[in-house]
Amino acid sequence: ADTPATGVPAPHKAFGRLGTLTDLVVERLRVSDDVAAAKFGTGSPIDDPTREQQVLDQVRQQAGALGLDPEQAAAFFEDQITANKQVQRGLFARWTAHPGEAPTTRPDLGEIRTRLDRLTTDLLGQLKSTVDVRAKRTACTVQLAVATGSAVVLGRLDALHREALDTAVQSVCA
Ligand SMILES: O=C(O)C(=O)C[C@]1(C(=O)O)C=C[C@@H](O)C=C1
Repeated sequence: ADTPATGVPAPHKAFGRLGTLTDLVVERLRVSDDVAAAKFGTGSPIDDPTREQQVLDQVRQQAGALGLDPEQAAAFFEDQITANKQVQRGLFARWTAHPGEAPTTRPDLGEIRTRLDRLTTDLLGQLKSTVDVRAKRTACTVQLAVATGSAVVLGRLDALHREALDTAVQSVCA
């Protein structure tokens, strides 16, 4: 039940009851690097409000079908989008300052969005299966600290991705 439906095995296994959810959040942050690579130097803006609306529409629909509160699920995904843009902005700044670090191949944004859509489904499944632990404020806070702390170390997250992870998990226990 913990296996993401993406077919891509999670390379790192964050600890505790929120470990799988956190692994998926980190996976979505890593996909942000690919989004940035798809857009950098093309003139495509980081912000795409139309696409954001599509993501949130999918979230509300699937959340309702799972018996999750659609607005809470949407709030969680608004944080995922904010975190994604935080990574994109950081990478744009890095690549502008150090062109030698900029990606040399440009991934296809359409394919990346298909991956993001699959991650949406996987993340909603994890929101569903962690409802009980997330409802207990103290337990949730402890589990989230364990999960994010281990994810940072196991995934060797840099400062940019650590900060984005903080943004992305801020409503997990709310
Ligand atoms: O799909 C994109 O173009 C992205 O940049 C990804 C994403 C997201 O996190 O889903 C983030 C920012 C955009 O405003 C729209 C969506």
